[in-house]
Amino acid sequence: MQQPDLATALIAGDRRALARAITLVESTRPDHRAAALAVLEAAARAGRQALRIGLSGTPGVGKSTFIESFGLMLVNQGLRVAVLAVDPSSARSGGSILGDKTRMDRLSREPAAFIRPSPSQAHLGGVARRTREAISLCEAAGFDVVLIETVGVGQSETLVAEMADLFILLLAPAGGDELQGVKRGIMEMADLILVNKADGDLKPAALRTVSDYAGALRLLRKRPQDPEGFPKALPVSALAEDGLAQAWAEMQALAQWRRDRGHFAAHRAEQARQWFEAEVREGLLARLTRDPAVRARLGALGDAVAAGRAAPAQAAAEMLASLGG
Ligand SMILES: Nc1nc2c(ncn2[C@@H]2O[C@H](COP(=O)(O)OP(=O)(O)OP(=O)(O)O)[C@@H](O)[C@H]2O)c(=O)[nH]1
Repeated sequence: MQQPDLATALIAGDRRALARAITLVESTRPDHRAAALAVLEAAARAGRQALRIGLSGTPGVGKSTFIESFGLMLVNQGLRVAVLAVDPSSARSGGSILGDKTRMDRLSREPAAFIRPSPSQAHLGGVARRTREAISLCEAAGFDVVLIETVGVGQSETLVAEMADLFILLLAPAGGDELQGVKRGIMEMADLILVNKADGDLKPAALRTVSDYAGALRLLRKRPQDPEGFPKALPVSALAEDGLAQAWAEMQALAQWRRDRGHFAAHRAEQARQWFEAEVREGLLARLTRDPAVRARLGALGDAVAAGRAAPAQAAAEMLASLGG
């Protein structure tokens, strides 16, 4: 398919075209890059917007189950739902977490849903670029909600939170009364904490966990982009499909509040600026390291630093000076 046709099919909502366009933006081949930029440009011209929801949760909390139940609920409401995974570690395990097993089986069979595994790229920068681009392709393809999920290792949570309009933290019921080692920084990023598995025997523990987190969230400074009462903690059961409608109502209420006050658009504008700056930074670095002499010098200075023969700051200054900076 030629690029103009690919873009047209994508904007018409064709899921296969969307999958191909994402493959194109994931490619590192220079000729693919030019084609990818043309498709991204056409996608941006479509001027469509989805609600971008970042979702993080450690393995075992029930992310797949949640996304499936939540996604199906949205699909049943007539919405189109795309799911993108961000898993910077997938390169290490030799493939994507989503690829190895059948996850979200029911959701993946829905014509109004689109599920895309994480690309196997080792570094976070590559995953970040691809995910930003995939989000805008999903929007151009007319998806109403884009769920961006991450296992929350390393910096991937921050990365996802930075790309999303709303950031949701999915937790499991705690055994004791301790907060489950959730870092303060992560809690500060969350708009909604959902404690999953609030069903059967686990329900009392889940409700306790919710109130622990509700208490902890109240201690955080109120953010200007939040109405009274946010961020919130709520119980859900992905398995019993319980509490999902309420969680969705909260997400919509929060998004609407931010839209009405200009926070939503301001946040998107800031994200667009950061995206641009990240592209320039990465492009500059890539251009530099294409030069074999520069690469060699970078390697040599890196070795000197690693061996303790040079101080990092001094070596960096020397490197920049050699570039005329
Ligand atoms: N009781 C109960 N169990 C659940 C619920 N949601 C998920 N589980 C179970 O928790 C386990 C992990 O669920 P997954 O959905 O695979 O969760 P995950 O490990 O976060 O998923 P991935 O990292 O996406 O593979 C499974 O045995 C699920 O059946 C729930 O709402 N209630």
